[in-house]
Amino acid sequence: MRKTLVAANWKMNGSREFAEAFFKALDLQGVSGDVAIFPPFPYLPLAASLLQNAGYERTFVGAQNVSQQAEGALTGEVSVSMLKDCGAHYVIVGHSERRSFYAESNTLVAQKFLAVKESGLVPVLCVGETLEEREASKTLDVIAAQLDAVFALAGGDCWSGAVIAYEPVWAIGTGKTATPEQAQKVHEFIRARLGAAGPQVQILYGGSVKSANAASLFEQPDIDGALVGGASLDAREFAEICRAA
Ligand SMILES: O=C[C@H](O)COP(=O)(O)O
Repeated sequence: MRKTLVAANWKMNGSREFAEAFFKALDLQGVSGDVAIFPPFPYLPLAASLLQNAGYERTFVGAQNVSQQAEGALTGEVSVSMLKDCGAHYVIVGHSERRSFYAESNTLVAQKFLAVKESGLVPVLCVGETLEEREASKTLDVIAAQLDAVFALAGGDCWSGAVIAYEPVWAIGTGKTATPEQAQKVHEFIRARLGAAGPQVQILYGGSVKSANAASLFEQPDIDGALVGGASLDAREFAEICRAA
């Protein structure tokens, strides 16, 4: 049986003061699955240390992005080894905000995925369609292309030990969640596409998840947790979502 994972993606929000208050308020009693917090880069070491001090088992920090390169003259970039140094366990690659605002292509996302995998950290690969693509009945084609680009580069056993997050772009930060049935249909498709590793891979749903809708999403057989944006900035609300998993 797969463990659940609920992940907090703070995006470009927070401060030192926010992080300290968040971890002080975060009560994970009664949570049985894995939990991960993805703060902005500068707060990773602080988050790692505050989480360690809290003493919960199976709690991790992760980064929201990474360079596909190992080192060099790449102003503003951050490598996987730096993330490891800072205590990261997971790294998000291919979030739709990176794909759309920073023009990250399927190929670049695949290179980042491979860099994370080779470093021993765990990639959280985000996939998902825009509203236009959904309305044109292209959802599954878009997701297949996003997955296939990674497989084409990383090949072989690339999915084992990785996490996938299905995030319909039209549901991110909009308050419009995919229905549990809509999400399940895509998760089932993704799992089948992962081949032999599929049954073991955690597939998260992301897009306006909150405590009020988390349980109905988590009841679906192929939804193994959530990648939470806005609602993860409230420690109590986030802990409620974790408890629902
Ligand atoms: O990474 C998280 C997703 O983009 C979802 O964000 P949201 O919960 O604010 O819709």
